[in-house]
Amino acid sequence: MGGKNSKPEAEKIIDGKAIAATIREEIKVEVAELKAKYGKAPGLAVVIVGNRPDSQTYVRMKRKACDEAGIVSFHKEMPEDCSEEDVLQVVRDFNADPDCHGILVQLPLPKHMNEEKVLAEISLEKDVDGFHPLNIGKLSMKGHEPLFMPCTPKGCIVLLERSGVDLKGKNAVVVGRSNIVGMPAALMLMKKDCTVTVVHSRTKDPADICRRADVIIAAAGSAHMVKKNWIKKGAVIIDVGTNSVPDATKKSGFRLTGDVDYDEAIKRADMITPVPGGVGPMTIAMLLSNTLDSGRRSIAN
Ligand SMILES: NC(=O)C1=CN([C@@H]2O[C@H](COP(=O)(O)OP(=O)(O)OC[C@H]3O[C@@H](n4cnc5c(N)ncnc54)[C@H](OP(=O)(O)O)[C@@H]3O)[C@@H](O)[C@H]2O)C=CC1
Ligand SMILES: Nc1nc(=O)c2c([nH]1)NC[C@@H]1CN(c3ccc(C(=O)N[C@@H](CCC(=O)O)C(=O)O)cc3)C=[N+]21
Repeated sequence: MGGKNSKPEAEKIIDGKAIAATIREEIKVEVAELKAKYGKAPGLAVVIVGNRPDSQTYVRMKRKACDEAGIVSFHKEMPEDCSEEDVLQVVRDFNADPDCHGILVQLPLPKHMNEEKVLAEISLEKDVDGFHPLNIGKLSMKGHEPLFMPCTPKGCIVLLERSGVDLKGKNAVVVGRSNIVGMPAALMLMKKDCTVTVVHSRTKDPADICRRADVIIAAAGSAHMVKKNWIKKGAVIIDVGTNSVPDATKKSGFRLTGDVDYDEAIKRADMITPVPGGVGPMTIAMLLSNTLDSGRRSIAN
């Protein structure tokens, strides 16, 4: 239970699963409208190399989400030992396919491949992951808008907005500076008029910096590193971390947990996302949203 001035814990939870479901319904309606008007639905190609179980799970979830929204999905599974050139050729083929409006190459790729090179091959107009250097570059420049924003950090921003959080002038701290989450999250918060500090593995006193935050986006990939005493009373916490930790009560022997010590943090925070059921489902909803935008740009023109 929260303290005297704190709202009940149940009211503090940002239900990412529910917000993502609402967005997926909205997308479904728009896809149907596009199809009715132009006779064509948006299409997403997902390329998966190798058979990592976690990648297989994410790719399965993406396909199911596409089916439910009426988005056509193309699936290309490639063996772990295929060559980088094989993957590049698959990307080129999807680049040239007029029925495909988005291309996602599931990361990580096998070690013998250069991820940057493969991602850079994806046509800018089909970069629904938002990882292309030009899309990231535009995200960082005033007066420029990228064609696509990376799905996970965009999902974090949409969660904040749909939860009624006013970001203007707020102190935001992002824990992590990766190309796919932390860095773009910081750029997006800056675009929303936050004052942004980025914490990484060389940061001297991350606890002290986090304690000044009105908003924290935690994306370090380190289970429960953000502790209760890192959190200012009334702060809003978005937990991106998906860490697999041993749990004897689960059939698999593992459970997913975030970068934030959720049970303690919820006592101090004003709002917080759970793991699972927070940012993860939003990542998929934003992928569908980017694919719809891309399809609309191509089909309606
Ligand atoms: N829910 C979702 O949809 C998604 C969830 N994720 C999850 O988000 C987390 C982050 O992913 P990703 O960005 O790809 O991870 P990376 O490993 O690429 O980046 C982690 C970042 O966190 C920093 N970091 C690591 N440990 C610490 C620490 N102890 N203190 C401060 N900073 C630290 C690193 O610093 P440095 O740069 O100095 O190395 C790095 O910048 C993971 O748990 C991942 O599973 C990722 C993508 C999607
Ligand atoms: N090119 C590329 N684009 C990505 O967007 C990408 C990627 N590669 N590689 C891996 C990461 C990870 N990722 C997630 C997607 C959904 C959930 C998700 O829906 N998680 C559920 C739980 C899922 C479960 O129970 O296993 C949740 O948090 O509630 C999580 C993580 C996308 N990624």
